[in-house]
Amino acid sequence: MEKICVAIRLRPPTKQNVVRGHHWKVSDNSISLLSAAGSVVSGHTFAFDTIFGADAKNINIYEQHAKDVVLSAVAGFNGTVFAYGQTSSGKTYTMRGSESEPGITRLAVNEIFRHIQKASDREYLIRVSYMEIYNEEINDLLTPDSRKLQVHENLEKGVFVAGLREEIVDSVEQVLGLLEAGEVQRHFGETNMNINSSRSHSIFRMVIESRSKCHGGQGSDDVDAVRVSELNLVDLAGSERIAKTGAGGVRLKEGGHINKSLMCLGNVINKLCEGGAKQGAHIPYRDSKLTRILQTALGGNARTAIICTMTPDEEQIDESRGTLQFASRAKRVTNCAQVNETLTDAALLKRQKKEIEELLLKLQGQGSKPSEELEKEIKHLRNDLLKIELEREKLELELQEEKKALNDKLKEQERKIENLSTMVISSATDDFGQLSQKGSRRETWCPRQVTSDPDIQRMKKTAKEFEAPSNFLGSTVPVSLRRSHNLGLPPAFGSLIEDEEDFWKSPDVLDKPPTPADFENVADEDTWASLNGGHMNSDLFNDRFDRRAISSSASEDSRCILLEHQLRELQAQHEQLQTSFNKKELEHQQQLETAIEDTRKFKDQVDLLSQENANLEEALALTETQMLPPVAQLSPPVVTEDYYVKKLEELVHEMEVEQTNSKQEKVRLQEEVECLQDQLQSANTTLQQELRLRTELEQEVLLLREKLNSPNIHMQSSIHECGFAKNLHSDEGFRTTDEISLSRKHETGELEELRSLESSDKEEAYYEEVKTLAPRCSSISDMQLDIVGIEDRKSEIWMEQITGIAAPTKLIKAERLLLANELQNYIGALAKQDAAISAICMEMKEFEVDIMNRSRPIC
Ligand SMILES: Nc1ncnc2c1ncn2[C@@H]1O[C@H](COP(=O)(O)OP(=O)(O)OP(=O)(O)O)[C@@H](O)[C@H]1O
Repeated sequence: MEKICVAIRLRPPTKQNVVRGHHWKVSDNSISLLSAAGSVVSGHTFAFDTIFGADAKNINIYEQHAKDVVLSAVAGFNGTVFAYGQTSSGKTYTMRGSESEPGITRLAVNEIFRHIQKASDREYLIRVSYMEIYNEEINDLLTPDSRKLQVHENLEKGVFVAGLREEIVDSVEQVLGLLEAGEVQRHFGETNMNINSSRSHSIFRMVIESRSKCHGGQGSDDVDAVRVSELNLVDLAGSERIAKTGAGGVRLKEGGHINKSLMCLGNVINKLCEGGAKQGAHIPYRDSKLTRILQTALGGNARTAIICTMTPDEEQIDESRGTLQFASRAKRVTNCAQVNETLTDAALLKRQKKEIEELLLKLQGQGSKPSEELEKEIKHLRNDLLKIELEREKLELELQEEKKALNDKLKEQERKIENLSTMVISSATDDFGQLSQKGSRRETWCPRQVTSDPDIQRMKKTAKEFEAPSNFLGSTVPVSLRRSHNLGLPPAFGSLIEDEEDFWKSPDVLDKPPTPADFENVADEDTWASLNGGHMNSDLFNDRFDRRAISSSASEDSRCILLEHQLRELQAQHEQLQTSFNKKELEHQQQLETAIEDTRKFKDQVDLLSQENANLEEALALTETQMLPPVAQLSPPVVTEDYYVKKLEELVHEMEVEQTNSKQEKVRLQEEVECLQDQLQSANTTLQQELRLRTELEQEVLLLREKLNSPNIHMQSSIHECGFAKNLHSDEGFRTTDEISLSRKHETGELEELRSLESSDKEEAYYEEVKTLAPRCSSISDMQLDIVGIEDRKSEIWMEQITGIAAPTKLIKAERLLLANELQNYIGALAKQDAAISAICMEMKEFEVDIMNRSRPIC
C-alpha cells in the first residue's frame, strides 16, 4: 500500500507589479495564504511533499516527482501522472511543455526508450494510444474518425476503451510524431482566461510489455513470464468559472462538462480519502468517463503522481484554495501497486515440463521419495480444485438466492399491481353503484368523536373503504400509515384539497386528526410511498379519503387517475426490476462459466500429473525389476507384455521422430552449405575486385613516381635554356644591330614599353625590335653607348628570368613533397588492402574447411 504522491506547482503571476493584497507564500514544504499585512489567514496553510515555485522548470518536476512512476512502469507497475488545476494554471505547460522546455510526457518517453535501450537482459514491446474526453465523449486522437468510444470492463483486461487504436512503436521520434498528430486533433479553444485552453481531458497511454531475453534457456523459473504495465500521462482540462472565462455557446457547454467531470473526480477522491475503498463502500467511478478510465490510478493497482497547478494571482485565490484542498485530500488516498506478470500457455507448459523433469531427476537419484512429492503436489492441486469447486458452488447458491429474491420481489410487485387494479375498479364501482349501501357499514376505525352530519359519516365510510382491501400488503387487518415525514403531494390532488379548504377549516367537521399512536396495525411508510411513487403526503392520507367522501364525483375521478398513475409507476418499477434481474443473471452466468472453465483446467492439470505419476511409478517398477539379482529375475515379470509392446512402440515412435528431425537437419545443413557457397562466391568476387584495385593502385604509384621525377628534368632544362640563350647572344653577330636598335629605342623611349612585356615574350620582342630599329642607327659612338646599355639590359632580363624560375622551383618542390606524402598514403592503403586480401583468403579457407566438414555424410 502506498499513498498517491502529490506536488504543487505555482506558476508565475499573470500580472506584474500589482498592489499586493492577499497573497500565497511558500516556505519549505508548506504554502500559506497571507493577508496584505503579512499575517497568515487561519485555516489556509497546506503542507505537501514538494512545492515547486514559479522558477521551477519542467525537468525539475519530472526528476523529483514523475520519474519514479515512469521507471516503475518500465518495471511492470501501472503508473499514472496527471496535472490538475484551474484553467490557465499551467497544466498543459507542465504535461506537454514546449520546444524549448519539454513537458513530463516527452521527458517520460525519452526516459523509457533510454532505459529500454540500456536493458540487456529484457526485451520490450511498446504500444501507445492517445484519447480525449470531450463533452463526456471519448474520441481517439490517433484515428480522427473514431469517436464516441465506449468504456468496458472484463476480468482479463480490467477497464478498457473498446476500439481505441494502439500503435506499436520502437523509437522516440515515432512516439513524438504520434503525439503531435494527436495534438492536432485535440479540442483547444480561446477563453478570457487562456488563449489556448484545453477543452478536453487528454490521456496519452503507453503499454509496456517485457520479458526476459534468455527465455527458453536455463536459469530463472520466471524467464517466460510477461510483464504488462500501463503508463497514463494525463492533461486534464481546467475547472473554470463562467463569469471569469466569459464562456458562452459551445464554450459554455464544454465548461459545464469539464466542471462536472472534475466534480466527479473530486467525489471519488473524497470517498477514497475517507477510507471508502477499505470499508468496501461504493466509490462512484462510474459517474464520469474520466474517473472510469482513471479507476486503476485512483485507489487501485497503480502508482500515481499528481501535479496540482495553481496561480498566485489574488483574483484566483478561491480557485487556488480549491486546488489545494483537492491536493490535500488526494495525498491521503492509498494505492496498492503490484507488478503485472502473466504466464503464457507455452510458458506454463514449459514450467510444468520442467517440474516433471526435475521430479524425474529426483526419482532417478532418490528412489521412491519423489513419488511422495508428486503425490503431495497432486494433493495440493486437488485442494485448489476443491476450493474452486466450493467457490463455484457458493456462487451458484448466491445466484439462486438472488434469483429467488428477485422472483419474490417480482411476484410481490405483480400482486401489488393486481391489488391496485382491483382498487381502481372497485373505487369506480363504489362511487357510482354502491353509494346507497354505505349506511350499513361499520362506523369508523378512528377513535375520535364523529359528527352526526350524514355527509361526514359517508366520508368516514369511504375512508374505511381504503382500509378494506384485505389483500393490501398481504394483511387482513386494517392498516394505516406511519407518519414521519412529508413526501409531497401531486399537483392534481393539491388543487382538490384547496377547493375544499374552507370546508375542512370548519370546527364541525372533525375535532382532531388522528395521531400515529392511535393505530396499532400500521404499514410501513416507505412501502406506501413507493406505492404512491413517492408523491403521497402521509399527513393528508386519512384526510384524503374523508374529503373524497364528501367531494363530488370529480374527486373520485381524481382518485382513479391517481391510482392509474401509481399503477403505471409500479409497472415501470416492475420492468426495471426485471431488467436488473436479467443483467444480474447474465453476470452470474458469466462468473459461473469462468469458474467452470477454471475447474476444468485444474482437472486437466490434475489428470496430467496423475498420468505422469502413474508413468513414473511404472518406470520405477521396471527399474527395480531390472536391478533385481538374476535369481529374482527368474520369478514372474513384474511388468506385463503389453508394457513392453507399448515401450517398443514408443521407442519406434521416438526413432521415427529422430529420423524426421535428422532429415530436417540435413535439409537445413544443405541450405546452410548453399548459403556458404554463395558467401564464398561473393568473397571471390570481392577478392577479384581487390586485386584489380591493387593493380590500379600500383599503376597510380608508378605514375606518381614518374611525375615526381619529371619536375627535375623540366627545371634543369629551363636553367639550361637560360644559359644557352645568354651564350647565344654574346657569340652571334647581331650585336651591332641590337645595339643600334636599342639606342634608338632609348631615344624614342620605346624601350620602356618593351620592359613592361612578359619576361617570356621579352626576348623575342627585343629581337624583333632590334631588327626593325637597326636601319635607323647612324653613329658608332651612339652604337657603343647603346652596346653597354644593351648588355646591362640583357643581364637584367636574364636575372629576371632566373628569379622567375626560382618561384616555380619552389612550387615544384612543394608539389614533390605533397606527392611524396600522397605516395606514402597510397603505400599505406596498399598495405591495408594486402591485409584485407589475406584476411579474406583466410576466411575463404575457413569456409572451405567448414563446407568440407558439413558436406560429410551424417552418421
Ligand atoms: N510555469 C510556467 N511558466 C511560464 N509560463 C507558464 C507557466 N505555466 C503556465 N504558463 C503559461 O500560462 C498560459 C496558460 O497555461 P496552460 O495552457 O498550460 O494552462 P492550463 O492549465 O493547461 O489551462 P487550461 O485548463 O485552460 O487548458 C500559457 O501561455 C503558458 O505558457
